[in-house]
Amino acid sequence: MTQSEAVSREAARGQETLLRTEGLTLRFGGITALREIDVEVSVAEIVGVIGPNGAGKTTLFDSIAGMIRPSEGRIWLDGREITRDPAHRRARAGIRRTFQRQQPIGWLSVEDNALAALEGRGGGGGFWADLLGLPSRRRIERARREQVMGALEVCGLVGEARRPAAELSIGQARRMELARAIVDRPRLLLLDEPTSGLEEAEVEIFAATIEALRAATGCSILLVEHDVPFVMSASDRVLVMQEGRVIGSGTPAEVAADPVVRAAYLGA
Ligand SMILES: Nc1ncnc2c1ncn2[C@@H]1O[C@H](COP(=O)(O)OP(=O)(O)OP(=O)(O)O)[C@@H](O)[C@H]1O
Repeated sequence: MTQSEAVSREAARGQETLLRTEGLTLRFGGITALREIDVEVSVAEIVGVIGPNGAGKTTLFDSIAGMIRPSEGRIWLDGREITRDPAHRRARAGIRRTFQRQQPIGWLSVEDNALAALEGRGGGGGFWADLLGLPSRRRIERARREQVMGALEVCGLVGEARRPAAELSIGQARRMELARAIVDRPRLLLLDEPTSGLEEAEVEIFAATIEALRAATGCSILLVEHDVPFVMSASDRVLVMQEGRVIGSGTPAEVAADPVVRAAYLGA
């Protein structure tokens, strides 16, 4: 990234809206999991979502990623309405999500695990190019390897590239999952409890990694987490959910001082 790109990204941050939801409501039979949720995420912004169990955080993610359709409300990505788009079309538009439970391919190297995440995009040149190892195929292969190494670099895993994924520590494995999610440069990344089960030192590394990711790519990040100190330190803005509603939002300092949030969630 050049300095002028970094400057313009900084200027865009907090101004240009990437994701917007309006009146998002979702019912599962008699349960209302989301109630009129209005969310905005700017370009290169990190937004944390916290709230007690059952607050609707995962349901919010699922409806943004397109896994479930909202009962009411609308969603826009970069000004284009995506409310009715299926998950694969939203993925193509640049939305990626990680899951609480991950499934790396243990016997493949870290590099190949990340490469496998790109496979769905096709090798280029089609079957015959693959079979004959045509120059076009080899060029594309090289470009993809470079893309993978870029993702591993952001995630601090270049030194582990050749190791089987099964040998990684839990913190490294979590960052490999992140590398798989960012390898084709998403615009909006939805991270579902990325630090659960990690030790404090690994949580700090993970926080530094997503900061590096945002700085290097301008990616926006929406983050669901139970680890409140991590969310408070990693996020530009925090949304607090309870019973399907957003009951508070603002900078981490504003949220921490909000009496409604303190009474409802932070236990103060
Ligand atoms: N597929 C479903 N069918 C019926 N009810 C559901 C379904 N998914 C979620 N719910 C309900 O919707 C509400 C919100 O659940 P959700 O999983 O989004 O909460 P959460 O904030 O992510 O909780 P947690 O922190 O425990 O993951 C809960 O009452 C839950 O029981």
